[in-house]
Amino acid sequence: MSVLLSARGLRIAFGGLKAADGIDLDVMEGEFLAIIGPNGAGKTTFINMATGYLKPQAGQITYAGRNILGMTPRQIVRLGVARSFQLPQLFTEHTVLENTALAVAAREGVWSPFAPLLRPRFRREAEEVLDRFGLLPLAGQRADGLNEGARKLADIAMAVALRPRLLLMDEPTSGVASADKMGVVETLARVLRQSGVTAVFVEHDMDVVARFADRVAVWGQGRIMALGPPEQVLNDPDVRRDVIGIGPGEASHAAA
Ligand SMILES: Nc1ncnc2c1ncn2[C@@H]1O[C@H](COP(=O)(O)OP(=O)(O)OP(=O)(O)O)[C@@H](O)[C@H]1O
Repeated sequence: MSVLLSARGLRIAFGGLKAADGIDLDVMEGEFLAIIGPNGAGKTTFINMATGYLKPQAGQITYAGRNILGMTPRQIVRLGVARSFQLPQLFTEHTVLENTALAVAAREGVWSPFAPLLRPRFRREAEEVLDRFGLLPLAGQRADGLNEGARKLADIAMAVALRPRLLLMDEPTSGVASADKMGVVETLARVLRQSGVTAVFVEHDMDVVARFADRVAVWGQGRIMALGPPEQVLNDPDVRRDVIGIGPGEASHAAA
């Protein structure tokens, strides 16, 4: 496996708060890498730096061997890096199909809010993407009428419509009813694996992490405290005590 995204010595502070204090991390092509850690540890900040929304005060980020520091979010998307947000960024008054068609059109360099809906080819491709996510029955629904699980999937479907090679997802299951969580993640994992997309996801649900991550990176105070396969990291006594909030020997949701 080759390195797809590589961060070296990333630093950023907000006032006295060090959100990244020397982050070194390689994301390998084809893997699903989970980022876990306490609130405010700097997980979203890492995604923001890797996608051009924030510029680190020091360090390097390369994608497919190319320096992407200083590039705009749109330039980075064009290289094949997409993201989804903790709060889905859908156009709430548009239908699911219209939202997805807008993403297809944006990939083709068409940014008008109306043109995508007039072009059958954008519409057809949007339907095909929604079908892969099992969202075709909801294609005609307005985005603000969706439940949280469907809203998250629709948001990720928009990101996939950009045909990324790397997708960074900020808490893909937050706000999703616990009964729906595994279904949502199973769907998105299936689509991403079928499309050969490498994925990085910030996640607080350890059952989801244990089931879907190939590797887990543990963030703590702007640094990576642990990195490895879930069965190793989620059973590490320090990680269990400091991040998962349970001591060794207690009943847990960590990987067996
Ligand atoms: N643009 C910004 N300006 C000022 N402070 C910021 C900014 N972005 C992040 N922070 C602060 O940096 C710290 C790390 O934030 P970040 O959102 O990366 O944490 P996180 O690990 O994703 O947390 P959570 O799990 O709660 O989402 C927080 O204290 C946050 O308030």
